[in-house]
Amino acid sequence: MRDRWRAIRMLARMAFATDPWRTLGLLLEPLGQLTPPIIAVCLKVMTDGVLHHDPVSVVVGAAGIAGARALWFVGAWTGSWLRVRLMEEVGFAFDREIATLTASIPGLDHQERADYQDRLELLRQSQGLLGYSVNSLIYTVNIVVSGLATLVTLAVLSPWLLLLVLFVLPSIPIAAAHQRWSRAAEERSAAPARLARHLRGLTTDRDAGMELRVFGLRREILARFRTAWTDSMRARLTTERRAAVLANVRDLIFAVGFGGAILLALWRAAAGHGTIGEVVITVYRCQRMQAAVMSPIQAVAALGSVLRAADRMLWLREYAGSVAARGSGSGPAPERIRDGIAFERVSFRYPGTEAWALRDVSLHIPAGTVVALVGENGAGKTTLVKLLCRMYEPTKGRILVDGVDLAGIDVHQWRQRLSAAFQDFARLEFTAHHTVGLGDLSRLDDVQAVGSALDRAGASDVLPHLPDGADTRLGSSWDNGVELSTGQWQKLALGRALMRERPLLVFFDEPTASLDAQTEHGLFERYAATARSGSDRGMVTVLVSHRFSTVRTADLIVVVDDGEISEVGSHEELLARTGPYAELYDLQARSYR
Ligand SMILES: Nc1ncnc2c1ncn2[C@@H]1O[C@H](COP(=O)(O)OP(=O)(O)OP(=O)(O)O)[C@@H](O)[C@H]1O
Repeated sequence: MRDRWRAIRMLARMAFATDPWRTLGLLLEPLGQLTPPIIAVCLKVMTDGVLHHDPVSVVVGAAGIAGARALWFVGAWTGSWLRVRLMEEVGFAFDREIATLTASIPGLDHQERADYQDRLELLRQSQGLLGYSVNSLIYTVNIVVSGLATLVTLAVLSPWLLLLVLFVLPSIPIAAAHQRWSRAAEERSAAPARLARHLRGLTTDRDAGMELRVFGLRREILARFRTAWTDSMRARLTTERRAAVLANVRDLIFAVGFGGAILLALWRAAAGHGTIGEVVITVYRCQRMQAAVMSPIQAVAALGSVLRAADRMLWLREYAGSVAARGSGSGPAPERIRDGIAFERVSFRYPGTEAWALRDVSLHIPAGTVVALVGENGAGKTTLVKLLCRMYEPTKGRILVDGVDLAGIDVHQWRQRLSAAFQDFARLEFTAHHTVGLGDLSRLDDVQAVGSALDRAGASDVLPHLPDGADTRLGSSWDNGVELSTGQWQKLALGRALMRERPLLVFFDEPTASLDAQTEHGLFERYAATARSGSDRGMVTVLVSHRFSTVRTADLIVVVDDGEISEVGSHEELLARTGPYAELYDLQARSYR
């Protein structure tokens, strides 16, 4: 119950923060629902006035009825007018908040962990309900107020009818059970629903499109989509079937009370204590009694799905808040690295997994060096990069920058000192100029800076080939958009990585996989030379590559093997050691020869 009030408070706060005047205006709407008892009283005053030939009472009663109707009309009219606008505004405010929160969470848990993805899936599914929440809340208040007003009216007219409420009460536990089952069914359906969305996405995804066609996967993917969709619907359908059975039980219980009331009225009429007219009135009042109690219960139950959406929103807020509090120290990021970066017995496993991705890693990277990480697929190279970018915090051990624990440094400040190009680079479909310029927002429109970054990335040949040069819109799915080859996209991503003027740490995590070995080698040889000579601030470059011809340009080579560091040294030192590095280098050199 406390959770429900918390969710209601959150929704009301959001509506008030989004548009206080409209929200206050809407609160007047339920007042219109108080009109039935006012009209009943006024009707009585008017009827008594007619019977007792009292014109004042007739006029007061009639004026009261007209006033109450006007109140109802104004409430209903302004309510629906205000609600539509407020729904749009609140829906937009929630959309914006969800996007802001998911984008600003410093780590990657919510994008890489299945359980968090499931929660986000449910939030995504119920996103529309959040916009609708104002409508639901006001509707529920309206129905509850109107139900209470009707109950009071009926209690005044025939107090004994209140006994019938006992026959409607079983609706409450039945509605509560329905809500519990619905929540459980939604949670069970999250994973298959996400799978279904992924499979549907594959059928429209440009990158998957080629393979789907070459391997004739259309039928297979559609069959899997159907299975996932059926799985996601199964739990919900079972819940609805069980709820339908309970609804019948509920109606049966009420029918017993209702039948008893009618029989009583008939018996009284037969015994000469009442009239057939009273029997008809009893039937009518019993139905109103049922609606007066049942409708609020159903409205509150229907509000349940909105409140579950609000719960998920609260979870996202709390999660983002807790990550921000846990993940970010408040210390300033250094302006330069004097000594170097040290891994001190760092072990790491991805949240929600048992296997160690890194085990007891100790490593010193001196300031001003270019360091290369090599190792087999899955060895842990990218994980080391992710820890340095602070996408995750070490499970054990510490990373020190000039002796200062990285965890104590403000994560946003630290990220401003980084620059990176990844193998899974983002295809930012803007103008070619902005695609590169986004690497340094403060110089987004600086033509010279973009040109110089592209030069250093060996990518100055990309723009002249585009129809509108730097102003060409990228991405063929846009009007006049131009598609690039993977290598061209990758070159622009490299240019983006070289936009920041004074980074302290630059990552190249296999960003040149689409370039040939010689181009990659030439590029890094030039890059490493400028990085060393210009590195007055102790900038460290981390290069991940499977090409040993490139790796040999590094000052320090770190061989990662199954989450551990097996060798560290310069190219010459490692060759002289005739260990795993020398073996792999020789193998690759021979295959090139
Ligand atoms: N998000 C994740 N969640 C759970 N485990 C992960 C995640 N990312 C990587 N791993 C696991 O961590 C280990 C190290 O992966 P990592 O990506 O660091 O390897 P890598 O050396 O960069 O490999 P590659 O050369 O193929 O890019 C692997 O066993 C991988 O399965």
